[in-house]
Amino acid sequence: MPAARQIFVAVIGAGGVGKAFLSQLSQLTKRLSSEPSTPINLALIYVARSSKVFFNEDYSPISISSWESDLASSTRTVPSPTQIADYLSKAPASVILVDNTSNEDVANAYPLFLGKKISVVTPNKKGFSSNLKLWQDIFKAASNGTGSGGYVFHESTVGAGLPVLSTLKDLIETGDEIVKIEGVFSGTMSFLFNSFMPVGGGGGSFSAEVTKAKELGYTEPDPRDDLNGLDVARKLTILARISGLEIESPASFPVQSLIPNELESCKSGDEFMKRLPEFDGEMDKLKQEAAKEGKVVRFVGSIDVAEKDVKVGLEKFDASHPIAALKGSDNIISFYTKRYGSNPLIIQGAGAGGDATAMGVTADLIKVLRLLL
Ligand SMILES: NC(=O)C1=CN([C@@H]2O[C@H](COP(=O)(O)OP(=O)(O)OC[C@H]3O[C@@H](n4cnc5c(N)ncnc54)[C@H](OP(=O)(O)O)[C@@H]3O)[C@@H](O)[C@H]2O)C=CC1
Ligand SMILES: N[C@@H](CC=O)C(=O)O
Ligand code: NA
Repeated sequence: MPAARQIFVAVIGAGGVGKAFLSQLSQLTKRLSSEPSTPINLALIYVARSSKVFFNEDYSPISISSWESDLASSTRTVPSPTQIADYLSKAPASVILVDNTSNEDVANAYPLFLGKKISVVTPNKKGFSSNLKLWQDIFKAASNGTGSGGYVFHESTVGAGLPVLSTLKDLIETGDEIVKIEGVFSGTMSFLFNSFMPVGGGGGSFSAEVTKAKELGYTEPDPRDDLNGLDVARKLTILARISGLEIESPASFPVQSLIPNELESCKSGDEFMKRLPEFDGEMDKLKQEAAKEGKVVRFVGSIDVAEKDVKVGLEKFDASHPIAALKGSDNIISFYTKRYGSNPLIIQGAGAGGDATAMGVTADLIKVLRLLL
């Protein structure tokens, strides 16, 4: 039996996606330790939430079955991203950092982590959809970019675990030309409109569906980041950049917000959620207007690569349209390319939720393992 190869995993963020990831990591660790050809000793060495962190100075592993209680009872001060990078870079084995937060400071530090040979896998969109320089710095540092640092993968930043980014990269790397990408890119928006305005009529109040989407773990930590269209704009920024468009930021193209003007000034997500029912009447009006034309409304996005045109917002669809027929949190993403002609390559399925998102993160971790071995 060959000697086992040691790889360390550091996890920042243990909310809906983070917890599901840690559970998948536990399964993966067991499976890899008994691989006959190349056993891998995958060890969790760092776990953090926003105000709690647990790790051992000597890099001894954290038990995957007791991380939650270890973290809860820890009295350590939460280190800055620079301190985390310093700690991880001195580890006596390769480290994969899994960022399950939506934190901007952690994302801004990806070039630093990668430059120190720490690989990064993440569903956090901030690093890939904020200013263009951050995107460029990440791929200048990464070994799967033009650099020589760690590896970076972020499949779950678009379409949760659905193979959206890997498919787009495969199309491009095999010489296809991307003409247009369009569809439903938000699990939250899909769920909201599928349940508030189902084909055939009916549906609950809009604000009640927003509460449900939050409870189901589909929304961003602050649901206003979904309702203002920014989450979809971030995803389209990522897809457009991979397709070769130098999009400066998600504010570079038109994005329709569903936040009522009167609620723009809400100081917290909680205050916003409390006042949202006041505006259910406006959403009902939208539903009735569409119904008069025999249509439903859905929140969609598109990238016309040749025209360099990106847009995000509401559109009406006939009941027979595949976008109108989506269920639950499903995303649908159509790639129109030169090779596929007028029949696009279509990816469809759950676009949000802890398990579905963590699956993409765990699959990315496996990709890094293959590259490290
Ligand atoms: N939920 C989904 O369906 C999908 C989510 N994503 C992305 O996955 C990421 C996580 O989403 P989700 O799990 O739903 O969000 P949650 O709000 O459930 O979890 C976020 C976690 O990050 C922690 N956190 C925040 N800031 C920091 C920080 N500076 N240092 C350490 N930990 C921090 C929070 O700590 P605390 O527990 O203390 O609050 C929490 O544990 C987001 O970037 C989201 O956009 C992507 C695709 C789908
Ligand atoms: N809030 C997002 C989560 C996945 O990216 C969504 O609803 O799609
Ligand atoms: Na994906």
